[in-house]
Order: sequence, then C-alpha cells, then structure tokens
Amino acid sequence: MLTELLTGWIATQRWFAGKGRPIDELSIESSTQLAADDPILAHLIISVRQGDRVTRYQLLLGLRDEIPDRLRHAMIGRTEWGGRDRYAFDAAHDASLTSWLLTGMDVNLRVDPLAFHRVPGVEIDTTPRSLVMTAEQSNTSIVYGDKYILKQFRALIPGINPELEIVTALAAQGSSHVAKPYGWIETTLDGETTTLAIMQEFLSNSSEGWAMALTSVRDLYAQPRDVSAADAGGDFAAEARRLGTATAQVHRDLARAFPTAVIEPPEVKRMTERFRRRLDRAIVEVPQLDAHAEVAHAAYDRLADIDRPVAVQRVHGDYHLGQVMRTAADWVVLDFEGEPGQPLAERRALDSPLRDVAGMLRSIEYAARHLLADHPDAASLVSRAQEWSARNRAAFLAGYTEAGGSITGADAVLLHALKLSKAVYEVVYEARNRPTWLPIPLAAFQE
Ligand SMILES: Nc1ncnc2c1ncn2[C@@H]1O[C@H](COP(=O)(O)OP(=O)(O)O)[C@@H](O)[C@H]1O
Ligand SMILES: O=P(O)(O)O[C@H]1O[C@H](CO)[C@@H](O[C@H]2O[C@H](CO)[C@@H](O)[C@H](O)[C@H]2O)[C@H](O)[C@H]1O
Repeated sequence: MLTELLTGWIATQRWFAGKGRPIDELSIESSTQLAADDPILAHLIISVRQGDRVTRYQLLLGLRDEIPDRLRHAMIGRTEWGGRDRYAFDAAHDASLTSWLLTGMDVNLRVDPLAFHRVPGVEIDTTPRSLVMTAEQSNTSIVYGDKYILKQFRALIPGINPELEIVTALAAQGSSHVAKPYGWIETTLDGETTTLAIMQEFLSNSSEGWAMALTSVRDLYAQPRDVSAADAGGDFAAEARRLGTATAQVHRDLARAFPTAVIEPPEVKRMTERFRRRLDRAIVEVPQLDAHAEVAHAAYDRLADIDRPVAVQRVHGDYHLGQVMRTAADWVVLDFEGEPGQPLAERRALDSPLRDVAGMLRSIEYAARHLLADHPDAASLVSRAQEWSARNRAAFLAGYTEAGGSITGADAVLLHALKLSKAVYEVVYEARNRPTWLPIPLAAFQE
C-alpha cells in the first residue's frame, strides 16, 4: 500500500522534520493528479502522526510503468495506481514532470485545491530542463537550467510563507539583495491560503557565503604561523564587511516595507522567559547542554534587567552563511523563512534585527570551528580559528554599523543573549541532523 511505502521512505528523507521519533500513523490528506499519462504526476499532502504531534508534508509523486536508471535513486517503491502496479518515485527528480510546474505557473493554472501563480509583470520561460539541488536542505529545490530555482516547502505550515511575502515586498522596492521572484504555488490548509512552493531567479555564477568562508579558513590553516589572518591571501574580511553592509540595507528595506514597533522592558522580560523555556526543552533533548545552562541563564538575566525599549521589525530569522550568495555585483540574501519548524506566527513576528546579526556572528564562528573537527593539527589551530572568527565578526559588524545598522552599547547585552539563544537552537538542530557537529554550538557557551 502507498501509505506503508511512504512511511518507510519519508523517515529517511533529509527534510523529514520528525527524525528520531517513530511514525505512529501516516495518511494521505489530499491527492491531486496533475499529469495523467505515463509518467503520471500527482501532488500529495501527507499527514504524519508521531505521538501527539501531527506534521503535514508535500510530495510530488511520479508514477511510471518502467523506471529508468536515472530515477532509481528517487524510487519510493511499487504501488497500485489507477488499477495497476507502477513504480512510484519522488517526481522532483524527473525533468519530464517538473516542466509541468513551469507551465502551471506561466498560465496561472488552477487544479483544485492547487493554484499556480506567475508574479504579475514577469515572463516565465517553460523550456529549461530541471535538476534537483543536492545541498543538505530542509526543503527541496528544483533548478531549471540556469534560470530559475523552485523551492518546494516540505513540512507544511498553514499560511503564506514569509519567504514569498518578504521577497515580493523587497523586490517591489527594488532591493538588489533578493533573488527576483517569478511565481508560486499555493493551496488551502485549515482554511488558510498556504504557500507550497516559490520560484525565483537562479543566481548562476555566484558563490555561497558558507563555501567562501570555508575556503578562507582553509587557506589560513595552510599558511605559515607567522602569517596573520589579515595578510593571508584568502582573507574574507572585505567580504564580511560588505555582507554587514548588505544586511543593514536589507533591515532598512524590511523596516520600510513592513510595520515596526518597540517592545517595552516587561515584554523584553517575557522574551527572556521564552529563551529559558527553549533552553529547558533543549536540555531534555540534549542533556549535554545542561552543563552550560548557567552561562545561558546569566546572559538572559542580564537581558531581563535592561530598562529601555527594544526596536523590532520583520527580520530574516535564520540568518547564516548558507543563506547568502555572493553574485558578481553584491551579496544576495535567501530564505526569509525564519527558523524551520517554528510556528508561522513566531516566524512572522516582529523581532530585533540583532537576531539576524547574532545568527551571522554564530555562522562565522561555525565556519572557523567546522574545519577543526577532523583536522590532524586541530589542537594547534584553535587560536587560528579564533583569530579568523574575531577578524571577520568585527568586519561584519563594522559593515553593518557603517550602513546604518544600529548596535549601541546597551545592545551588546541583547546581542549576546540572542547569540546564546541561537546556539541553543543549533544544539538541538545538530543533535537531530548532524550529531558530529554538536561540539560547534556547544563551544558557544565557553566563551
Ligand atoms: N536563487 C538562488 N540561486 C542560486 N542558488 C540558490 C538560490 N536559492 C537557493 N540557492 C541554493 O540553495 C541552497 C539552499 O537554499 P535555501 O533557500 O536556504 O533552502 P533551505 O530553506 O532548504 O535551506 C542555498 O544555500 C544556495 O546554495
Ligand atoms: O535549512 P536551513 O538553511 O533553513 O537552516 C538550517 O540548517 C542550517 C545548516 O545547513 C543550520 O545552520 C547551522 O549550520 C550552518 C553550517 O552548515 C552554520 O553556518 C549556521 O550558523 C548554523 O546555525 C540552521 O541553523 C538550520 O536552521
């Protein structure tokens, strides 16, 4: 039966958010057939119950009488469909089926309950063939030629995805720091319009910030000890500074496009209570974190004591080096979705822009430490990692403040608490997804 096949298959997918917990029940909530001939294309919304938690996922299901070798890696199994047994597979990997989505957006197609949309005023070329991105991701991205990238959200949360909301608003303002949006696909879940996928310009000939940062760290590790990070050929500081500037400009544009507010000290105190609850939950899941709880509580105590309001606005919410791409012209920011797995209301809530600053500072720290893990000279390179991290964090902050981003003296307390709260999130993320990386966020509490 298809539901049995899907139960085994979904648990092994990188984007499956319920790893580590058994699946009690899987059911198909909706099934919409989009292409009827061999190969068949169907859109499924699957509901997965694990204990008292129910999460919905989407899947583009492909069905073929014969399975070509190129699709074997995407196979789910054999199942009955339309009266006979067929091979079922993840259709995101089948270019002959994914072209269907381009056409759907181009013509603003409706196949209840799905609605395809083209961004008003743009043209969509329906000819490029697609490939699935192989990056480690919480979602699945289909790249069409060197033109478009369609991000298919996997775990579905009812409501309009913040990515679509923010990217269309910033593009309409003429921001050069977002990838141009072309189209989206939506449905209705629990009575709410819900974004299923968003298609944007594919930034070809660009590099991911994370890869650039690692190249720089690697270069420094290969230098003789008397060469400082500033003198190393692969120095990243100029890019970190430019990234700080781009970040401040994105924050300025977000503040123009969406409401802003200030939160008063009692609300700041409530924020620290949320941080403490997150810490408590994280300790239950990752007991090693308990040894660092005191450090985190001390930072939250200091934040709870501040006696001035905090400015809030829409922010990125999950800002790190993997979310920024360096094009020939500048840094472009991706994935304005907030932290995956958090409720939509939380991800859309106004927050301090320093939350993003904290995220990027953590990411710079990650880049510095990541290469230590399996380096034969790890112990002697720790000070090099610290030097690289300090230099690039300072450059990022300099670029941020030069471009109008505000970090005044008192903000340091907020920034520090936000960094530790992010590290708590990362501890849980790594324990669930990449346990060998756990020491990286744990080190954040030892500084
Ligand atoms: N517009 C784009 N152009 C080129 N590459 C992109 C684009 N959007 C995303 N990517 C690549 O896909 C990766 C993951 O994208 P992201 O939006 O962060 O997805 P996820 O939410 O699943 O992590 C990025 O790190 C980047 O390498
Ligand atoms: O899938 P997303 O990009 O939305 O974000 C999740 O995965 C990220 C890892 O890919 C994770 O980021 C953490 O690891 C990064 C290095 O791979 C590092 O640069 C970040 O600082 C660190 O937080 C992110 O937290 C998670 O939400």
